[in-house]
Amino acid sequence: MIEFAHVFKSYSSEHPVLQDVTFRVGPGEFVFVAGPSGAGKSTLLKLVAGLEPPSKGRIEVNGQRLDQLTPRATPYLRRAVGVILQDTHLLYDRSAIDNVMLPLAVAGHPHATAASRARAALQKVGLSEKERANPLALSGGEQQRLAIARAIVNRPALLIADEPTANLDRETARKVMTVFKDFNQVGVTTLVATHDEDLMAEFAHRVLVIEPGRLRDFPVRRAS
Ligand SMILES: Nc1ncnc2c1ncn2[C@@H]1O[C@H](COP(=O)(O)OP(=O)(O)OP(=O)(O)O)[C@@H](O)[C@H]1O
Repeated sequence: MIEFAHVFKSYSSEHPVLQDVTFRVGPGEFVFVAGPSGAGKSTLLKLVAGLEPPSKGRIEVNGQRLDQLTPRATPYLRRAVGVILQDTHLLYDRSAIDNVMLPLAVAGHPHATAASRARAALQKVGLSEKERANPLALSGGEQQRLAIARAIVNRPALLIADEPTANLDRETARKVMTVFKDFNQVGVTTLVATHDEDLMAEFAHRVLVIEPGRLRDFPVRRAS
């Protein structure tokens, strides 16, 4: 599903952020990406999403070599990968359901189909009651769940999220993480960047730890 082979990433001529990173995530896995602040977690997720190019190395996502992606194939990759970035990029002049319908409108679905799929997505994240609400009227946890609904509405094979529980209290963070677990349990490969040790300890997981200069891979640990 995701394969990195000897990937390097620098933003400038300075020290590379990622150096010789090699790993593989198989279909249906749930993987945390951890590491200290500034280690390159967001960078790694952006490379997976095709939002940043690698400086060197090979990246394959959902059977596609990202460096060989043709303009025609790009929209298919975009739909196969649901992305939730640190800034959720919700549109605050639209309702919750309009936010979720947007990727479907972009993909050319008729309004009625988009509305019913958006409703199903809102239901999956527990926001059915809030479909007409403005995102600004939602709590932090609800906004995260809305961003998840928008990311999964195109039924992606892979879901990636950058610190989706930052700034949330413990109980809300657990609820948001449970939403990811639920999608993972129906087969969606899930990659979540976090530095929340408690959440990593609670949810069964494999952890990729990015440290300056290397990547450590901890296989699945069961929550005790
Ligand atoms: N667009 C950019 N241009 C230049 N440098 C960047 C850019 N994005 C990130 N960096 C630098 O790359 C390094 C890694 O940043 P990144 O955001 O990937 O780390 P992170 O592990 O996600 O950090 P945090 O946990 O604080 O979010 C940092 O030194 C950062 O300043």
